[in-house]
Amino acid sequence: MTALTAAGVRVALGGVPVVRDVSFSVGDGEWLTVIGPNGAGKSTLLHAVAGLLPFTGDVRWHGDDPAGLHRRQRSRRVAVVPQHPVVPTGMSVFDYILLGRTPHLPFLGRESPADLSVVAAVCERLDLTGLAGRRLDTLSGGERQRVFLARALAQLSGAGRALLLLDEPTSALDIGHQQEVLELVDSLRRDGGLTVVSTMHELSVAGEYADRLLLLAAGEVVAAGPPAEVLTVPLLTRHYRANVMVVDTSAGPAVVPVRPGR
Ligand SMILES: Nc1ncnc2c1ncn2[C@@H]1O[C@H](COP(=O)(O)OP(=O)(O)OP(=O)(O)O)[C@@H](O)[C@H]1O
Repeated sequence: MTALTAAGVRVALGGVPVVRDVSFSVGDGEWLTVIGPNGAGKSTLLHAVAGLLPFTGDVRWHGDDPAGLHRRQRSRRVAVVPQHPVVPTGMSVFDYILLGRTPHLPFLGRESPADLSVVAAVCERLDLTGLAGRRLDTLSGGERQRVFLARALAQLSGAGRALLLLDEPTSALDIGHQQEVLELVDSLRRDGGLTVVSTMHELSVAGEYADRLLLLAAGEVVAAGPPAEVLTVPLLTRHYRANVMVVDTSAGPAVVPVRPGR
């Protein structure tokens, strides 16, 4: 089954077209990563398909029009980790992650022991147990980024088929935590009914984890397909204006920046 379909999606911000007629689909359990240079429209596209921005065109989540779903239903089916979430001052890490359980609580009800267990388990998996009592606004950038993902995973835990939309989820993480987070997301989508759409600037890593890449430039899809078809010198040179070489490795194509003239 198709988990996400976008057909002819257009978004204008401040009267300027930012996403232009973008169409793609993502299969159940698939991982699609949107790449492209700064300002290409990646975050805007992600927010539009999440139903967080007005757009024209058609978006379906497992065949349903999100506009026809109640807010709680939407939050049980799609979680978004934005690039720069608003950080509430004074809130503990545990309480912030617990907010992810809100769509699962009965009307005017409190969190159950099961909700608290979900949060504890997510903290454990993301190496956050030792930070659970800390105030969120005292964490480092990378620690916070893991907390934002943890909240999204708590939100989708037990939700069945769900979409996880990640905007630059590992931009602040060291290489060890980057691997830990991406492996966790990968394992959840392999055995947890999760479908993943992310944006990413680290092209080799993007290609290693995604089944398919969508290359966006100036709001339009200019290439789409398996990493080996998109991470090519001609496409990257043209759309990033970068001097690169692409090396075939056992982990897939590795994109290496090369100083011009060398
Ligand atoms: N409110 C706004 N009004 C006008 N233009 C906007 C507004 N918000 C974003 N833009 C523009 O829309 C374009 C796409 O922005 P977006 O954040 O989607 O790009 P991106 O591909 O995610 O970039 P990056 O890789 O730098 O994060 C940019 O040129 C940006 O300046």
